[in-house]
Amino acid sequence: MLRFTRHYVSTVGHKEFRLLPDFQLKCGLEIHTQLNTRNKLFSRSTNDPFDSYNAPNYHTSFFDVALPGTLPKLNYEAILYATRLAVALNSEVSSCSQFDRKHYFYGDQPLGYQITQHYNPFSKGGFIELTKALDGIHQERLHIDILQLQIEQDTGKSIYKETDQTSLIDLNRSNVPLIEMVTLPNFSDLKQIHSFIKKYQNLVRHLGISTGDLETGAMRVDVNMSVNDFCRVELKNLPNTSSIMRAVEFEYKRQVDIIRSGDAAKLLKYSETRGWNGSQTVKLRSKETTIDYRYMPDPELPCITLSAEAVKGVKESLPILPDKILHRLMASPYDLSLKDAKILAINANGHDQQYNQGELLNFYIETFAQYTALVGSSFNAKLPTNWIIHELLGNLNKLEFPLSSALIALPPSNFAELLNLIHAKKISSASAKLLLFHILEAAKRSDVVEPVNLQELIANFELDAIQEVDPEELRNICLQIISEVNSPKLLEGIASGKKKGPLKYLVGQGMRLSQGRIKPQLFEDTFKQLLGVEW
Ligand SMILES: Nc1ncnc2c1ncn2[C@@H]1O[C@H](COP(=O)(O)OP(=O)(O)OP(=O)(O)O)[C@@H](O)[C@H]1O
Ligand SMILES: [Mg+2]
Ligand SMILES: [Mg+2]
Repeated sequence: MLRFTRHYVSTVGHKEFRLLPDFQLKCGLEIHTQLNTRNKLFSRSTNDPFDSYNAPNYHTSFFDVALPGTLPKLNYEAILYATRLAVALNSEVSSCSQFDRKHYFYGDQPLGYQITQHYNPFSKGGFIELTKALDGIHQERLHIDILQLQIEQDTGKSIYKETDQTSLIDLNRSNVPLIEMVTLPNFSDLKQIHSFIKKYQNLVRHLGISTGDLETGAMRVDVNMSVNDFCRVELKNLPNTSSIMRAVEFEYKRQVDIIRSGDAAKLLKYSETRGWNGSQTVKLRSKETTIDYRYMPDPELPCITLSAEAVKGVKESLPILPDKILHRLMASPYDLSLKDAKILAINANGHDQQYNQGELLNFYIETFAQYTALVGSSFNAKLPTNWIIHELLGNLNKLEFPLSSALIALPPSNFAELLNLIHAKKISSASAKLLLFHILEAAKRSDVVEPVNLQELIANFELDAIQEVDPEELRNICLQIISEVNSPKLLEGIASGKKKGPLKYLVGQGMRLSQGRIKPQLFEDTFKQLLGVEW
C-alpha cells in the first residue's frame, strides 16, 4: 500500500506525479550562465555565440582558436558581472580567486583544456530565499544555499552530420564567459526546483548580466539527484524547464524502482551522468570511468584581486532586487496582485517586449504618484493597474509600438490626467479606450511625437461623457435599435430569460450609436424596461 505525500503534485504529461514519503528526494543544481559582456572572457573578439547560423567561426580571435603563442587577457567586464551576481546572492567574493586548467581532448576545445576555477572559486556561500507567498513553494520559506560561483570559458560547438559522418566545428561560442553556480543539495521536491530555476533566471536578467534563456543554451541547468541517500545521478543536456521537470520525475521513479527491487546497493553504488532523450533519462557515463582532468593552476593568469571597497561599490550600484520590488508593489498604496506585480517587476521571457522592465516600472510608479496627487485620498488603485498593465501594454503589443516612444506622447503627467478624467467620470471607460488607442496609433504614424493635449482631443472627438442623459432620448435610441433588430424571437428570448445573451448585443449597439458616451448600465436598464424583462 502506497502512501502519498502532498509535497508536490504535477500535471506535466498525462499522469499525475507524486513524491512518495518513504523515498526521500535530495537534489542540488549546477547552473551555467553565459554572460552577455561585449567581448569574450580572455580575448577581444565579440561575444555573440548565437550568430553561428549566419557566420560560423566569425566571432573568433587567435586565442579562441588556440593558435600557439597567444595569451589569455582577462575581460574585466566579466568580473564586474560576476561580482554583481555574487553580491545579489549574498555570496562572499574571494579577495584572490584563481583560474585552473581542466584538461580534456575534444574537437570544439582546441586549447586541450578549459580555463575554469577549480581550487579557488570566485565566491563562496550565499543563498536564494524561496517563499510560499512569492514563489508558490509548499513551505512558508526555504533557503537554498549556494556552495560557490566560478568563472569559466564556454567551449565551441560540434555539429554532427549523420549523412556523411562528419563533424563541423564552430568556435563562435568558444571562450564566451560563463558563471557556474553550484547549490548545496537543499531541494526536496520538484516545486522548489522549478521555482528556484525561475528565480535565478529572473535574477540574472534583472541584473542585466545574461539573457537567461534556456532554449538558446545561454542558461544550462544540471540536476544532481539522489533518493534515500544512495549515490547521486547527474542529469545533463536538459533543453528547457519542461524537460528538466520531466527528467527529474522520470529519474525519481527510476531510482525508486531500483530501491524497491532491492538492487540499489549494486545499481546505485556509483554516481553516474545521464541525459534526457525526450521521454527517458539515458546513461551517458558513470563516475567509475571519470576522466582525470589533471586540474592545475593556469600559469598564464594571475589571481583576481578584488578589494572590499570594489565589492562594496558594486553592491551599492545594484538595482533593487525583484523580491523587494514585488513586496512593495503588493503593499499599500499599490496593493497589486502577485500576478500584476510580476508583470511590472519581472521580465518573463528575457527578450525586450515593447518595453524594458525598469522603464515600465518607473512609468507605473510615476503615473501612480501623479494620479493620486490629482485625486487625493479617494484614489482607486485599480485604475492605474488596469489602464497601464492591461490597456496600455495590450495596445503597445497590438501596435508593435515601444513604450519608450509612447512615453513621449503620453508622459506620466498626461497618463495621470487621463486616469483622473476616468476617475471623475468625465469620460467613459469606452471613450477612454478609444482615445488611448487613437493617441498611440497617431504617435506611431507620426515622425514628430510630442505630448498630447488631452482636453483638446476630448473636445475634438466629442468624447465628454454625457453627464445628464435625457431619458426620452435614451428611450428613443433603444426603441430604434429594437425596431432595427426586427426579430421577435430574439426579443422574446431576452424577455423570458431563456436567451439572456443577446441583451449584451443590444447594449453594444447602444454604445456604438452613442459612441460610448452613455453608460452601458443605463442602456441595459432601459432595454429591460422596454422589453418587460423580469430576471
Ligand atoms: N547526495 C546528493 N544528492 C543529490 N545531489 C547532491 C548530493 N551530493 C551533492 N549533490 C549536488 O551535486 C552537485 C555537485 O556539483 P559540483 O560542481 O560540486 O561537482 P561535480 O558535479 O562533481 O563536478 P562538475 O562541475 O564537473 O559537474 C551540487 O549541486 C550538490 O548540491
Ligand atoms: Mg560543477
Ligand atoms: Mg556536476
